Amino acid sequence: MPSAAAADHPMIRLERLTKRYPGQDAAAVDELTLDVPRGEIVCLVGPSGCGKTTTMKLINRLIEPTSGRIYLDGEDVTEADPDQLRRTIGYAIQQTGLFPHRTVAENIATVPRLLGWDKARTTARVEELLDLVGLDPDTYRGRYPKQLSGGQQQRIGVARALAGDPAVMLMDEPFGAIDPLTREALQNEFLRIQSEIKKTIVFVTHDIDEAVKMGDRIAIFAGDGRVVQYDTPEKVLSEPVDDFVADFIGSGAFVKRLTLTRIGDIDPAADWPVVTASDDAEARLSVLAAAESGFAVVLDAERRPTGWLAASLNRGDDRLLGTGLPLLGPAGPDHTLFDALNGMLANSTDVAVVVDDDGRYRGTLTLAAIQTLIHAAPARTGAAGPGGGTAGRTPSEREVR
Ligand SMILES: Nc1ncnc2c1ncn2[C@@H]1O[C@H](COP(=O)(O)OP(=O)(O)OP(=O)(O)O)[C@@H](O)[C@H]1O
Repeated sequence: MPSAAAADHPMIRLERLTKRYPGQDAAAVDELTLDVPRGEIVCLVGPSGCGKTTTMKLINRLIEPTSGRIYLDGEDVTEADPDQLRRTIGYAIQQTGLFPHRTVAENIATVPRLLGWDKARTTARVEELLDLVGLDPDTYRGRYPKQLSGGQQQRIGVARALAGDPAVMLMDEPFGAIDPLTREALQNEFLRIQSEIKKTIVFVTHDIDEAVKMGDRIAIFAGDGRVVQYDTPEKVLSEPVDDFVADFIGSGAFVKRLTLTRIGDIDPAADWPVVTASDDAEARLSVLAAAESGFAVVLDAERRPTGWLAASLNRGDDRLLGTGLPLLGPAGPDHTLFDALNGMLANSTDVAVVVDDDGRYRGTLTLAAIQTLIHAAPARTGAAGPGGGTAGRTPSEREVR
């Protein structure tokens, strides 16, 4: 695939793509025009039967379009050899499609074999991918799919899709049909992996919450094979284009927006007084006397918060010295505003202590501050940042018919 002018074109471009299945009046996918920028995750979301899976199968040519064009990395692949094409596109599906009579290692090695990799390179790749998806190679490489849990099978499905190091990944409800906890763990793991590998990913889900979490952009399909809004999660949540999208988001758009902002991306207030491990009772009392909030955070010698002190403590109270009353779960950079708020509500407090990657004190976050932040444009972190071929491109309905 040409890459010299990589930044000039989207990684995937669908142009008036239409699929009409034989014997069906309505098109399953109707004149879909959609650009997927390099290195981003685009979520296709919509009700059952709206054409999400058909769109994926059109991209990797498991089915042929009735009309329209498909471009990959600027190249028209509408009529390219489907077998060759599929070796350059990873495909992970909910049912995993693992070969039951092949071991985990053999399953992951499917595409490397087709690509003619030698044994050493293939074995190294299998080990690397098992590590990447969090499964110990020694324990799992020789197992068969039925000897794995559902979540482990889905990890292997993702590893297999990544095996040939494709630039493009299609993921069709890859974390469906598993319990919510495992699902959340897999989502988080995958976002971590994506922040390293920066693939261009089309991700199908029927769950708007998953789309908001995973997507750099979201394409919302109506029931009729047409995309009604293609925007960032922030835009979709704050400015749904019509009643259909608003209904699809459902109630709680503001709560969902809390999940979009990571604590690492906000500036916590630094107006709470702090005392350090070496401060004596006198020093602590004078800090507390001046504390408007009535509290001070206690930091250890490394500036890690250990607890808090209330201004109501009397001189001579043993609790004045030492590490302070226990802090309830400081909020780290990877936590979201949602996590912080949830922690506050669970602990009946209206303030969370914010720390950096090393657990050092950065400041505090109050309920009132969250309220202000939720009305501001949320910062998007996550897997793929801006750039990477997206410069100057703002997704909008204009890109979508
Ligand atoms: N092989 C086929 N032959 C005929 N019609 C089909 C075929 N596959 C899908 N369809 C129809 O095309 C439409 C879109 O189906 P598709 O599987 O793409 O939807 P979807 O959005 O992925 O749905 P779900 O979320 O339920 O998986 C549906 O009306 C479906 O019945």
